[in-house]
Amino acid sequence: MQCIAIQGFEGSFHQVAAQRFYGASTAVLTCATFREVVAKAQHDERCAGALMAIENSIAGSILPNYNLLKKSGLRIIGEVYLEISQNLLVYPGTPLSAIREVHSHPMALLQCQDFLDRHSWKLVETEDTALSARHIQQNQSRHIAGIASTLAAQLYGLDVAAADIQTMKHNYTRFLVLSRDAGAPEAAPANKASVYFHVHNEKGSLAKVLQVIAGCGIDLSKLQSFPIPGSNWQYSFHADLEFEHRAQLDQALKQLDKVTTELHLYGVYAAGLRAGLQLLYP
Ligand SMILES: O=C(O)C(=O)C[C@]1(C(=O)O)C=C[C@@H](O)C=C1
Repeated sequence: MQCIAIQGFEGSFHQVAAQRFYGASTAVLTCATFREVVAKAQHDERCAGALMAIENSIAGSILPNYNLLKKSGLRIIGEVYLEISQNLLVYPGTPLSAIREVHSHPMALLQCQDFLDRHSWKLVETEDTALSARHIQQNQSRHIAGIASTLAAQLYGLDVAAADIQTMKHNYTRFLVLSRDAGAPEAAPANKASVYFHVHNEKGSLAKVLQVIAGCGIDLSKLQSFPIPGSNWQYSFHADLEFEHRAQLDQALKQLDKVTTELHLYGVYAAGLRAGLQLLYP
């Protein structure tokens, strides 16, 4: 049976995102690290694809994942914006005063920084939110709390000691859907593309790229720069482009080829629904 590689275990946010994209009965192949997710998606015949978190509206970009994507040769075939509610979970009956340590995925800890700053708990980074919850249940730990979803609380029989503890009420993580299948048809209707490019470090070189994008009527929804290792502070860029008609993208790619020194198209796909994010900027 084909499955989808995800970072995290039963009850993780990656599992919820995979089910949102592929359907509730989707089988997942759980991986401890993002590196493993990419390796499974590349080489494991059982995997039809993979989900990988790429950015969060509070904690920001997951920069190492851009690098993994670049090296992987995988295609982006879709994306999911998932609303994330973080909760402080404890072994049943444990009072807050008993907590000494809080365990969770580093991105989850970052999302709850303001709440955690009000306490003097030791913060411990783990592979995954759900795994932290499972650990507390298995060890019946009363001095350790976890940060995870209410789904994880139910799955592992834990109490929610504090609900919705992320720094801002509206908290979204964006997941990329990845595939190794170079021949897979593009999503229809596709209205988003992701590219990677280099420009020479000289006056106006990035401005030319931006002019092409704007000139084709494309919305640049994300631009991320990265130092190129060993290049004496040259930078490469990742851009997400949103358009109405495929012809706009084709025209832009043709022109971008002339104003960049390297250009790679990661994929053309349907933009994920992110209605909730607009509430942040009414
Ligand atoms: O730990 C999990 O549950 C995950 O799925 C990982 C992850 C992440 O990588 O950002 C997913 C969504 C949340 O932003 C917190 C953690």
